[in-house]
Amino acid sequence: MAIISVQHLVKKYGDFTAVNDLSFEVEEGEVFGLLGPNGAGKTTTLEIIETLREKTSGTVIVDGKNLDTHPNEIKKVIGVQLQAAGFYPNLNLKELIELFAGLYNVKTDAMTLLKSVNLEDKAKNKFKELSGGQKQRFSIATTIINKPKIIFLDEPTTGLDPQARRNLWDLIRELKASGTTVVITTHYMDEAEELCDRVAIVDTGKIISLNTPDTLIDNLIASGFERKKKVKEANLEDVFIALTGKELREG
Ligand SMILES: Nc1ncnc2c1ncn2[C@@H]1O[C@H](COP(=O)(O)OP(=O)(O)OP(=O)(O)O)[C@@H](O)[C@H]1O
Repeated sequence: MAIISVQHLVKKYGDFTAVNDLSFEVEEGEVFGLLGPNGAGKTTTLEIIETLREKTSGTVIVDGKNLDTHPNEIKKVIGVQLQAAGFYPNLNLKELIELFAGLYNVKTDAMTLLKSVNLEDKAKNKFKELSGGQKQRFSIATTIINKPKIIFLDEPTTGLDPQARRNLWDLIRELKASGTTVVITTHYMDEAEELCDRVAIVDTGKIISLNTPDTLIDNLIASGFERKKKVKEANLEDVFIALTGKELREG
């Protein structure tokens, strides 16, 4: 069953059309990827679904609720990554989680939540004292405070080292295993291949292809595509991980 349905979505900024008649559905429980070059319209699309940006036209239904008539109902079932600016500088991680839980009006065990993102040792630290990977993990923790049905992750692993990236992949897989639907944008194709059940490839505000990563690759090969260079059984990232291990470095 589709938990998100986007039909004929259009977003114009003045004369410029950033999202151009976009339609897609996200199935309940899947990890759905929006892939595309810079400026393709991914963040704009996500933020419209998240009720954070006005659309120009089109229909968006989330968990059976229409964005035009029930935006507040939609807010209750989604988890959105907060920007660093939302993290009060004088509070530590545990206090921040308790604050957000209070704002959502839900009860949460802050330490259990911090443990689920490997940050229990940093409970007394401030957000600004965290490394890049830790900041990303904390920001994902804030998206799950209200136990949402759907979480939206906009480029969650940008700027992370391979260890921290893999650690975040595990976290996203755990969220999926617990039944959460995940919508993710990324510029890393290996990440999309690894995590996403289906991906939509977006270019200049339009979806140019939508399918499972496997099917997209098979279709390309069936069209006669051949790599210029034979691919080796491992890549440089495998070398890096084999040499430096899987342990997180930012302890
Ligand atoms: N507030 C705004 N006013 C005017 N134009 C905007 C605004 N926000 C985004 N745009 C434009 O809309 C287009 C789509 O932007 P968007 O941020 O959605 O792209 P994106 O696919 O998320 O890109 P990236 O991969 O670089 O994050 C871009 O050309 C951008 O310059």
